Amino acid sequence: MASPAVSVVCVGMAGSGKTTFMQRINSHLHSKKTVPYVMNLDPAVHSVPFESNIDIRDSINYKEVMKQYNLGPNGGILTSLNLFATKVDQIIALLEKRTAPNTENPSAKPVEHILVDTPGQIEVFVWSASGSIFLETLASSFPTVIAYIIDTPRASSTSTFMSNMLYACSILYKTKLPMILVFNKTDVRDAEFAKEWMTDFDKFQAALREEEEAGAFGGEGGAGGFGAGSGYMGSLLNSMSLMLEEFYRHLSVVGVSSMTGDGVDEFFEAVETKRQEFERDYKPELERKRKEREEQKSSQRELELGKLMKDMSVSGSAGKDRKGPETGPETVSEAEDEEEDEIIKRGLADGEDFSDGDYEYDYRPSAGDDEGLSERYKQALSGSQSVPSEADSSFARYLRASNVNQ
Ligand SMILES: Nc1nc2c(ncn2[C@@H]2O[C@H](COP(=O)(O)OP(=O)(O)OP(=O)(O)O)[C@@H](O)[C@H]2O)c(=O)[nH]1
Repeated sequence: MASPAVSVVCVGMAGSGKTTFMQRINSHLHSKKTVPYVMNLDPAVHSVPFESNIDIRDSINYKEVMKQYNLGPNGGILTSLNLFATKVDQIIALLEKRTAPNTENPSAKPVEHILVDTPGQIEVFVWSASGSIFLETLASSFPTVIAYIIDTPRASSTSTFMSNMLYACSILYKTKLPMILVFNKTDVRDAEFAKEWMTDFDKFQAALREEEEAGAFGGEGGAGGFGAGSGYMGSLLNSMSLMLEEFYRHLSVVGVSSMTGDGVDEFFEAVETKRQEFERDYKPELERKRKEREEQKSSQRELELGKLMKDMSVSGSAGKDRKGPETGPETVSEAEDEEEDEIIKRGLADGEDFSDGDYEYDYRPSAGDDEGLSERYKQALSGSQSVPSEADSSFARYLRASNVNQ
């Protein structure tokens, strides 16, 4: 069986070169005759220099959203993404169709890569509910890899480098998906220094010392404002560097120039490595979590059923207590039961018609019927929850079911 398509989600700070990188990998795949499926999730982008199969801007007018909801630029992007998230189910269905082998034309190559461009305001995508829904749903259908694009020339001082690494670490932590660090713009600055800093702690320390001695610590070219002798920052950076060692081990790192195309082959090798890693390590974890959630739901259901049966005094002893006129309430539910009896009595006194006393006895079976009733409730509860497991992760299915977007 052909391996499933892999989705590559490009995230990066504004100006890091995400869109240019997307354009480069898109044309690279076209030149290899493996045409990708391309999505643009940035509602605020002016123009996209490549053809997108799905573009958020086709269905959501970002400027209109800002106006209608009286929002600023970031709120507008967030709300646009939220509105778009309601369509994620249809998108996944479309992707599944496009990546499946074409039965009518078996010689046609199915799509092997799904490329996703995201807004430059990383937090709006990575830390929003809609971003999580999108990534989780995508990852439940396809191996999914995050490509974190870094502006290499702007990450060449120890402190900007470290800030970037911490940001990448937080994205990894939040998305829980395999990640490739793409050091972009290598035509301007080679990424070797970054690879060294990530693998050799002494080299990072030496660079730190050098910056401190030159009074350049804290910014590119010494413009950062922390002079030499800011010992606190130096030791903080040292400790963070040690702490990040474990994080570095889980990453693939490539240097790329989106301008010249240098390093793009290495990038796709890294994608393949991460795809395998996803299948091996991440997928079982995703499935374990989904199962855990289902089990939690089912035990919660049992608990609710127990409470329900108790409240209705179906169990033998509770039933007896309920009938005992002399016994005072010992629990809240018993007190509620008594209150309920009072209401029924009052209702009767007011002349309401509970014909033939059916009202009381319809839901209160004899001890022998307890099991049957319990079973019926169980069925009713499980019937209401019988959503297919894969739908569990799909918030969109829920949204569609509740017609939020209709
Ligand atoms: N020299 C060089 N410049 C690059 C490279 N990649 C991107 N750029 C330039 O960097 C600037 C930003 O690139 P974009 O692709 O628009 O960056 P972005 O991350 O999509 O930016 P937002 O849309 O604001 O999020 C542009 O001027 C690009 O021409 C590269 O590999 N080398």
